Amino acid sequence: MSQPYEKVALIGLGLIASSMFWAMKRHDPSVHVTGFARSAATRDIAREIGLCDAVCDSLVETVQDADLVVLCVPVGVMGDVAAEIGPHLKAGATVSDVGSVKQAVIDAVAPHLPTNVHFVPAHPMAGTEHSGPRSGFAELFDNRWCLIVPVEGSDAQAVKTLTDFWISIGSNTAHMDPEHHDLVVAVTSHAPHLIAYTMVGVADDLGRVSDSEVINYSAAGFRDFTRIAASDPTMWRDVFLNNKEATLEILGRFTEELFALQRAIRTGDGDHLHDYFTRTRAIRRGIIEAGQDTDAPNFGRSAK
Ligand SMILES: NC(=O)c1ccc[n+]([C@@H]2O[C@H](COP(=O)([O-])OP(=O)(O)OC[C@H]3O[C@@H](n4cnc5c(N)ncnc54)[C@H](O)[C@@H]3O)[C@@H](O)[C@H]2O)c1
Ligand SMILES: O=C(O)C(=O)C[C@]1(C(=O)O)C=C[C@@H](O)C=C1
Repeated sequence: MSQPYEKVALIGLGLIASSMFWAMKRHDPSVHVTGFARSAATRDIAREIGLCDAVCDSLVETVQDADLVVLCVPVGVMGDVAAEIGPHLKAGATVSDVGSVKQAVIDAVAPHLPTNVHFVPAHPMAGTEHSGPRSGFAELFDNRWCLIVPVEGSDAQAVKTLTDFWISIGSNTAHMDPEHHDLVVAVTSHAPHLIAYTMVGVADDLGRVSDSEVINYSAAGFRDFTRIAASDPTMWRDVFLNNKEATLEILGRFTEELFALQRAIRTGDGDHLHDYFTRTRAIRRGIIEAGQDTDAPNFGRSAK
């Protein structure tokens, strides 16, 4: 499927922007993509590896002709970037973002955009623990969800065109309001990341188990935690500071359940543990039946 914008600007040339670039080119080489990153070193790497048709040295040059401008920077700097590009956007252009948090990004970005451009936030539910311009790949979004989060008064055609764009680069799409989005991802992404960071921190702190034992004897469970806990510190600092309320709500519930399980272990309440694990096993089976398990041998064959 050819993608619906002729000229796309990507701001912040890391994992998500570089994957978007390769995915766009895979599906429609005619699209013209400009790119900007804050550091000259990142821009040099982008030029060296052919990431973007033109890597620009200023934000203004990057965005001025674009039909779609996508903010692919950490959540905490989205507002600063929007303030810089706001006066230089083409009339009728769409501004979007890929931030992992939506309400805080909307609050930070929307005030800086002129009334003659459309703002349609989005969040691809796809990523890896890697970051930077070399980490992207064209298949990242294949069969993964991209959540489109229109703001109040979003133009219906602009929302549809951005939805078509994400479908054109491999995603499934769903629409959600910002508050609900932030709660859903607190459960499915943000709290799990914090738990992984904590567990790896605990292993690191535990003097009686050596680092080499942790490295050598990590079976699947802890290995997955270490992969997640290797994710970019700036990105995740910004996620937690900007999705405070929902993350704290989920962590509060998590702590209560953890205490109940701790108590069951201490008191030898095997029924509690067995019932709990039976319930959680059903969730995993639901994910597999829905075709959402990327580790499963048949992943990628689910219907769009
Ligand atoms: N990594 C994931 O798994 C994932 C998944 C979905 C969404 N996201 C979201 O996508 C966004 C980008 O994440 P990523 O994983 O691509 O990060 P990344 O670290 O790979 O890339 C971010 C890029 O932004 C640049 N940057 C930082 N501040 C800037 C500024 N002020 N102006 C211009 N460029 C700036 C950095 O130099 C870097 O090139 C974040 O908002 C993140 O929440 C990440
Ligand atoms: O696959 C991973 O490594 C990810 O952490 C990706 C992941 C997630 O938690 O699922 C991380 C942050 C996002 O905003 C979306 C996706």
